[in-house]
Amino acid sequence: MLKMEGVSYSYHKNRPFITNLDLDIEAGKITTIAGPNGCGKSTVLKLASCLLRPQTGKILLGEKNISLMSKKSVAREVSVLLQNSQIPDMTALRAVTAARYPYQTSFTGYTKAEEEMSEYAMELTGCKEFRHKNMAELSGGERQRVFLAMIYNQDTPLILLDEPTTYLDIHVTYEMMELIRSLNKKQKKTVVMVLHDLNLALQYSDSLVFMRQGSIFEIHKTGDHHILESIRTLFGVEVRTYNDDLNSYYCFTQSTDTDTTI
Ligand SMILES: Nc1ncnc2c1ncn2[C@@H]1O[C@H](COP(=O)(O)OP(=O)(O)OP(=O)(O)O)[C@@H](O)[C@H]1O
Repeated sequence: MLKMEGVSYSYHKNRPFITNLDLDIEAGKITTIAGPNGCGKSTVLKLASCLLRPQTGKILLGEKNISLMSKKSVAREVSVLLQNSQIPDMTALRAVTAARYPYQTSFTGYTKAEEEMSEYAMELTGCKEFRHKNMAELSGGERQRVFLAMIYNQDTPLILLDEPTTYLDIHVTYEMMELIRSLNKKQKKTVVMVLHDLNLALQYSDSLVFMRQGSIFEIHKTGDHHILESIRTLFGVEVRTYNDDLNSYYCFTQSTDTDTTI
């Protein structure tokens, strides 16, 4: 579905950050990228959505090289929710409706049907009640739900989500994770997320890509027992597992090797 082949990217001249990265994202699955702060997770999502261009290597969507596609055709294939997204100066409903722009041939205003689709997307993400408020007036969690409605409305086969549960309370967090799961299961969307909450990652993903310092550290299916060892090594934490009839839960605590005496 999404393939990165020998991709390199650096923010600063002569200081390579991502070097020769290969990544193959399986279609129809939920993949989570995890890793310590600053290891390059958001950079990978920005490269995958063409917001950054690789300096070497190529990124393929199916057979197509993403760097050679027009902005609009990329937007028909990939939607992306970033951390610290720009806040559009418009109402929430207008912002969600504007997410349909990749499908417009000439701008003649949005149709009634498009507005109805937007209202439906806002209902699903629980933000319909503030649809007439300006985006700048919303709380962090309200705005995040509008951003998720925009992603829903853009209706692309590949969805990239950078920390989708930021600002969300625990109830809405699980609602949004269930919505993401249902987009994947029922509408066959391929989802790539960045999550810091490893319990959520393990609960909702098919596989985890662990990154370290601009490289892929390890890739695991979520059922793989070695995954906990990777978490211990990569993050320097202890992991304990608790099971009930349905799920396994993980408790992360500070590693006994770490000295944090102040
Ligand atoms: N626009 C930029 N200009 C210069 N350096 C940048 C820029 N964006 C990111 N970086 C640097 O690139 C590295 C990777 O950043 P990135 O945001 O991809 O990490 P991340 O793994 O998503 O981090 P976090 O978990 O903290 O969100 C960091 O060291 C960061 O400081």
